[in-house]
Amino acid sequence: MFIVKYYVTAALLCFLMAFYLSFVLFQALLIWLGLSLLLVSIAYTFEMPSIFRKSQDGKISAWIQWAFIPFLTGAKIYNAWARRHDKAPAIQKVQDNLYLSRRLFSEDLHTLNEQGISCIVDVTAEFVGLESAMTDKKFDYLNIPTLDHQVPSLKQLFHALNWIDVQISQSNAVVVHCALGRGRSVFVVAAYILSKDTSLSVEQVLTSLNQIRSTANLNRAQLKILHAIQNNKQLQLQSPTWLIINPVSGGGKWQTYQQQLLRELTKTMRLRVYETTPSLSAKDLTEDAIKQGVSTVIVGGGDGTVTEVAGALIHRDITLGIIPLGTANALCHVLYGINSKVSPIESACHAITSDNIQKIDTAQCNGQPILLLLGIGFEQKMIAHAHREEKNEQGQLAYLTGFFNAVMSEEHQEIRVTFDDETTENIKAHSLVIANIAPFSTVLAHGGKPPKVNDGQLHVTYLDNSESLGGRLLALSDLTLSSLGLQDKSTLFQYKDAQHIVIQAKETIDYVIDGENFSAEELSISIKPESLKVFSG
Ligand SMILES: Nc1ncnc2c1ncn2[C@@H]1O[C@H](COP(=O)(O)OP(=O)(O)OP(=O)(O)O)[C@@H](O)[C@H]1O
Repeated sequence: MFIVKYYVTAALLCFLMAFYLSFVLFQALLIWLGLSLLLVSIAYTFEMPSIFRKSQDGKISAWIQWAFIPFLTGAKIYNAWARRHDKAPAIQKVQDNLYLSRRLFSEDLHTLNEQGISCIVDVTAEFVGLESAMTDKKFDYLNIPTLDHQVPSLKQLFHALNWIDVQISQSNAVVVHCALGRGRSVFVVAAYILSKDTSLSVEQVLTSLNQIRSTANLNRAQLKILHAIQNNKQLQLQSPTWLIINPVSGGGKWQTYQQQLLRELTKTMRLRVYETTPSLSAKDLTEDAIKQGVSTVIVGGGDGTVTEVAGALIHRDITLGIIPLGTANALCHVLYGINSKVSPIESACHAITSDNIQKIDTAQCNGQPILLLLGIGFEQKMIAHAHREEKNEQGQLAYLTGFFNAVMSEEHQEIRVTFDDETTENIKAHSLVIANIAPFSTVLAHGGKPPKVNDGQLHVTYLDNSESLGGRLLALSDLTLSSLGLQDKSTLFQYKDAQHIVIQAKETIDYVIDGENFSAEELSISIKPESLKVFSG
């Protein structure tokens, strides 16, 4: 590329002058300048905008800024001069909710607020992002690091297009900027317009952009690439993936993670966001998604929301991605591994964007889907105790308090359980858990074989007739050893596996499925082997 020649020549000149000069301070300055220009030439030669190591929120670390000071100072002086003589205003509207701009500064905040712009796509690699986008998080921000005079890679471009698309679909106004708002940002905006209307030609789009922003002008290389991707029909956006969100799950985690999630998922997906309301359930939204013919649905919520969505997708050729936004999200611990405990959102996004798909078992109770487990006794009382307000205030502690209250109580449920239509037992159940899938931390489900995601079995762990508190505590500690894999099976809790189970009782049975409470006179539970397609880690 022509520009590399200039940088290499200038770098060599600096080294040469440093060699012939005798004053050490000048020598050091020239070597610094030469090295800086050499690094920039390497970045251009190997198309490595990542050399600036700009973070996702637009920061560039101090040591990188130091290494590039000579180059950046030159670039800043030129840009300041160009801005001063610019014929075009800084920020310009090109379509509803879509703006083009030169690099943004704090003095532009007023215009951004006035225009209602809340989303920024920064197509520079070499400059830090707008200060208030990094610190106050006032803006949704996406960086597509691209070197000056160049274009983003196809992968980066689609990330930008998907991100702009989902923001505009939510009526958010987006500004795309580079250093001067002439090349890189124009390339991205033109690609976006072309992706939304495939009947347009590159010339038509560029002419209309140029009528609005007279300085918008792609260089020959940028123009050639835009033509090539348009001619190869590479600008078509995928059909959207539905992102179904319960905004109150986990005490409102969606508000905290929304920006990060949209930034990560749009790397590979075009998204449409749908939020549940008290009158519009996750199940209703999933049924709408099915009618639209989607191939992937992502759900963000707690286990209750996940089960609602999954239930509608059983035996369908639609892949489910799960974002753990709830209080517990036990299924994610199984699907995404132990990392999901440490960094739940990152693990989920990684699993979904790496496209690793697996079929897992589900179960059903009286027509109600079960992903994880059905519980009577301890499990049910624990969940019944942890109301929305308690969970919002105490998080997982709300479950622990509920659990200990249940263990202290002497209450039990007298039930008659039939396993696979063969054996029937009368049980005074303090705790009975029928698990399809359960991580090791769900101790009450681990009386015997560890449940696996596609073993085709229901795993039943129960505590029968244990009237003393000491006996119940002893049984629980014995069960904990089995859940940790320190013994094959619990000796005090009992365990069976089966594919079909019927539970009857003289009184109404209170039970819980995946964190939601129900009651019925009789329960009929069956396994549905490999009935759900999910992204896994
Ligand atoms: N917009 C909403 N406003 C109020 N409640 C809602 C809304 N959307 C869904 N719900 C209710 O949220 C419950 C499901 O919550 P979910 O299990 O996802 O989250 P959680 O309880 O925070 O998580 P966890 O199950 O991990 O404890 C359902 O009872 C559903 O009716």
